[in-house]
Amino acid sequence: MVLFVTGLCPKNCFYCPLSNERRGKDIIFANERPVKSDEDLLKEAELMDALGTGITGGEPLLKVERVVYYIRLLKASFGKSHHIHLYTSLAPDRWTLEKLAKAGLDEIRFHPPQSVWGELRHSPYSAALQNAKELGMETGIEIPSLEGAEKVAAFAEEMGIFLNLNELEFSDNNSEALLESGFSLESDTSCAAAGSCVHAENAYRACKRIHFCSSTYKDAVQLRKRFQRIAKNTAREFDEITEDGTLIYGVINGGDQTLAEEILREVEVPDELFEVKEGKIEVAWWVLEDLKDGLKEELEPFGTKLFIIERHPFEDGLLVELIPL
Ligand SMILES: C[S@@+](CC[C@H](N)C(=O)[O-])C[C@H]1O[C@@H](n2cnc3c(N)ncnc32)[C@H](O)[C@@H]1O
Ligand code: SF4
Repeated sequence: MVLFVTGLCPKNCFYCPLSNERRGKDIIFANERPVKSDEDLLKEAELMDALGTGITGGEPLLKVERVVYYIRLLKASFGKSHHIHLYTSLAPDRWTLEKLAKAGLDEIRFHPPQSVWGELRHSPYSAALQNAKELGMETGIEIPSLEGAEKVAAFAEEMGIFLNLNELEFSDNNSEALLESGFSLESDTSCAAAGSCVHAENAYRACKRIHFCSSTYKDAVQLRKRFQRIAKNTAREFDEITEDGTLIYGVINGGDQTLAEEILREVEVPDELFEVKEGKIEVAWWVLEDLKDGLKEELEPFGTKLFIIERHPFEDGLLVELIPL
């Protein structure tokens, strides 16, 4: 699960991907679900069978007490084996790190600004990394793959910590800044910035514990896994779950809905294969395919439309495809 603990952040990275809806706002989300109470958070974790949580932001450590509270809550609810990692762009003091470690934080990933990559040894990040290690947390650096990454790799090797490099990505909010900084898109079908992976290749030579997260991996694998877990727990009897974790079902939309329901009952479609909603009936796509000719004949004069849709596995999740019948 991704736990976004605040949109506040004192840094101003040119590549910051935060949306306007989140940036600068002190709001909390568990995945895409707004968190107003502990139940919201726990419900989301249960829904996706979360094995662990990544605490992110904004800058989570602007809200240290909140972070500590959530670490304790997650560990108390899901057990010690629920792995928790935290991102920070700050270099917290030992006292703060002690509080986090004591609460049960398993792993911390530091994100120093690009301006200090060449001199990490003499920066406050050096002491923070050392302290985090001594306190028994898995400790590493996570940064976008940009010029200077190879220097960070050499430093990580020296410190005996891991380094995660993320392929630089365009998002709605940073594209202007990335273009101004001379980056361009790798291709029409990817969000990756051209040339970012070259820096990772250079860094690979300098550090043994290095991991490169490509834009494709993040989109295709991480998101897909999350969707699959959510889909498994939320799909209705008649939703088909795809390999991508999206849901497919049929819709009888608008027109005379009373007549539509009557027809389904007349031809004895089992109750568990359809759901009557406001202004539409959602139904197993294979049932709709079977019945489409008869349904169209009876219902189209009243303005009813039949289609099959594929959508992300949430209430009103993003529409992936709509096939009119
Ligand atoms: C999105 S941030 C969230 C936590 C916190 N705001 C931070 O920046 O550390 C997590 C990681 O994403 C990476 N990141 C930020 N912007 C990126 C971008 N445009 N493309 C690829 N990775 C990015 C950074 O490496 C950072 O460590
Ligand atoms: S530290 Fe993270 S949230 Fe803050 S500006 Fe940089 S990328 Fe954005």
